[in-house]
Amino acid sequence: MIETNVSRQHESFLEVIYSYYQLTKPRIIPLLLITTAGSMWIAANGEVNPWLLLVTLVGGTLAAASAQTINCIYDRDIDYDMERTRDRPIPSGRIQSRDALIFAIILAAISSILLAVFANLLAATLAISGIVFYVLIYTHFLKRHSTQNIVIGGAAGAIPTLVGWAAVTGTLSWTAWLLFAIVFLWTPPHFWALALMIKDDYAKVGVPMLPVVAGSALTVRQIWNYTLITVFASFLLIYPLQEVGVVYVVIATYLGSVFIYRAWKLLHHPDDKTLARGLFLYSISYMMLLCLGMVIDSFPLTHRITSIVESQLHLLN
Ligand code: HEM
Ligand SMILES: CC(C)=CCC/C(C)=C/CC/C(C)=C/COP(=O)(O)OP(=O)(O)O
Repeated sequence: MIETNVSRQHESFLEVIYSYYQLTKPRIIPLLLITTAGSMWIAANGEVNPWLLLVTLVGGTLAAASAQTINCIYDRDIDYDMERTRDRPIPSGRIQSRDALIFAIILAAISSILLAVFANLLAATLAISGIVFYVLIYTHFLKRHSTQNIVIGGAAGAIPTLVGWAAVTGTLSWTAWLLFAIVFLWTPPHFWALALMIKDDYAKVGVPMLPVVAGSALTVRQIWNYTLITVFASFLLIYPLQEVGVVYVVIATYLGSVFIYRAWKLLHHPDDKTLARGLFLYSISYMMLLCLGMVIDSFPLTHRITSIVESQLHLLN
């Protein structure tokens, strides 16, 4: 009997922990960290201090988790009405909003202290401004009121690139802003492709996502435009900024071509949900592999190998 009670208590403790974990929308965080890491590697010319990397990624995780938790509190009414989000911890009644808010404040506080003490004040300030932007500008002002909600709000999701750059250099440069721009411009194709599939859910709760208000045809045209600009922006790292080498050129060209091809197919079949789903999933692979490309490209070993290959080719000529 005592044993059963203990194991039940243990089970419910784990359930509570899992609910808090779910509040942070954890599946999105790894990609945010990958963009942070890509930025850090370019900023450090391939030689990132492992301790700084760890601190920045942990600080970034806590900041994003805090932002997502506050978003879950704010959106609890519409989350309850949408099938996709009904089981989240607050609408399903597993966590009280007050407890979630305390959790979010603790996460934000630990994140700022970590970043301010072990990285620098700029990185900490940027992380906090990411939380404020996501909660205030996206969640409060835009999400329920503008078809451009995720275009402007997308800036929050691009801030981790700035956090990474600032953590390494203590400043922001043109390259940092370009990395920010790549994630910023990538967000509309990423999200609108998904929104094409779940627009009925958003329509039901009156969230004016572009496909709900403007229809599929206009949305896919916008997806097409933003995809082209994103791929173009990814090439600016090669020229004029000259921050990356041949490995990045190959990876960015391949990934960009597939991204454009998928967006082009969707452009011609605006109501094809399979194509929309394919583009949404691909957008995630695109960003992940592009940032991985930045990391690999900036390794000193990669530089050595490419310069050996270049000198061999030179000899052959
Ligand atoms: C305003 C900007 C953005 C909006 C509105 C948005 C929205 C969404 C939504 C609604 C989902 C589906 C999640 C679910 O079913 O619970 C999703 C998935 C995802 N998003 Fe975004 N997103 C945005 C920006 C970003 C950014 C900046 C990143 C990372 C760089 C990102 C990474 C992901 C990933 C990795 C998934 C897949 C998660 C899974 O495995 O289900 N998103 N996004
Ligand atoms: C540096 C820092 C802290 C940056 C914050 C970055 C951040 C939390 C980005 C999240 C972007 C995102 C997944 C939005 C989901 O939109 P939604 O809330 O409308 O999705 P939903 O419909 O699933 O609720």
